Amino acid sequence: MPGRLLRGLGRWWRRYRYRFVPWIALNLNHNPRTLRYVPDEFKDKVISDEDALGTLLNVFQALFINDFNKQLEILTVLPEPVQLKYQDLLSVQHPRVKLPQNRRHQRNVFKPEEILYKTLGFSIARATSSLISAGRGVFITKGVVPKGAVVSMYPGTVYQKHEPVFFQSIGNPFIFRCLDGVLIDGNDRGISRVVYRSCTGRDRLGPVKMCDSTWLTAEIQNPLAVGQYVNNCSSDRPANVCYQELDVPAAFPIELRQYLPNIAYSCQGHSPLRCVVLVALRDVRQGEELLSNYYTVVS
Ligand SMILES: C[S@@+](CC[C@H](N)C(=O)[O-])C[C@H]1O[C@@H](n2cnc3c(N)ncnc32)[C@H](O)[C@@H]1O
Repeated sequence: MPGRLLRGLGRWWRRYRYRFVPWIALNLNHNPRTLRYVPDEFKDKVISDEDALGTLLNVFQALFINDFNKQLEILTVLPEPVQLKYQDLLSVQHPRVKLPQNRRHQRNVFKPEEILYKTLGFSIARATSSLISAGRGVFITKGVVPKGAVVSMYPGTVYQKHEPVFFQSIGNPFIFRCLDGVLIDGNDRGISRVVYRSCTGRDRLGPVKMCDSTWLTAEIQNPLAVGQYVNNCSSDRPANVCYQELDVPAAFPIELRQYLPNIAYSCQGHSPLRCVVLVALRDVRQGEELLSNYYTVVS
C-alpha cells in the first residue's frame, strides 16, 4: 500500500512542472486550487509564437526609432542591409549635416513607458503589491491590456539543464523553470546580477549590445522587462496572465537584440535564446495588479 502511494506520488511529481522552485516547495499544500493544468507540453501556449514575436518586434522597433540619435553609432557599424532599413531616418538625422532637425528630434524623445503606451495601448510598472506580505508586484498604470496581448517579459540569465546554477539559486525566489527544464534567473541583485552583467559584456560586439541589462537599474530601457516581479494568484484572486516560452529565431534583427532582457549563461551551446513572455488571460484594466500562476501541471 505505501509502495503504491509512493509510486503514485512519484508519477504526479514527474508530471508537475513547477515554475519557482523555493516558492512551490513551501506553498503547494497551502494553495492547491490555483494549479494550472496543461494537456501536454506543446499546448502550453495561449497565442502563437509569431504573434508574440510580432508584438516584441513592434515595441522594440518603436523604442529604437524613438532613440534614433543614440542608435546612429550602432547603425554605422552594422551591415548595409540593416542601414538600408533605416535609410529614410538616416537621411534626415545625420548629426553633422542636419543639426537643427536633429535638435528638434531630440526634443521629441519619449520615455520608454510612453512608447509602450503609444505602441500597445498600456503602460506597466512595479509598485507595492495589493496582496498582503507579497512585496512588490506589477501593475497596469495606464490603458487596458486586451485578452491575448503580450503584457510583459521575464528577464534574466538563461541556464540550460546541465549548467551550474547552485550558488545563484540559494534563497533566490526569481528562478523561473521552463517546461523543458531550462532555468531563467531574473534576480536583479547579488551573484545573479554579477553573472548577467558578465555575460552581457562577453557577448557585446563593439557598440552593438546583444541584450538589455537596464532591467538591473532604475532606468529601464525595455519597459516590458519587469515580469519577474509578477506575484502568484490565489483562489480569490485568479491569474490574469500566464507565462509563455519563446525561442528567439536566428533571424531576429541584430539592431533590436539590445532590447532582449535575456542572455545565455554559456556561449558554447547553439540553442536559440529562450525568452518568456506573459500573456493576458482576460482584459486587464488600469490599476489592476498582474497575477500569474506559479504552478503548472502538464498531463
Ligand atoms: C518571483 S518573486 C515576485 C516578486 C516579489 N513580490 C518581490 O517583491 O520581490 C516571488 C516571491 O514573491 C512573493 N509572493 C508571490 N506571490 C505571493 C502571494 N500570492 N502571496 C504572498 N507572497 C507572494 C513570495 O515571497 C515569492 O517567493
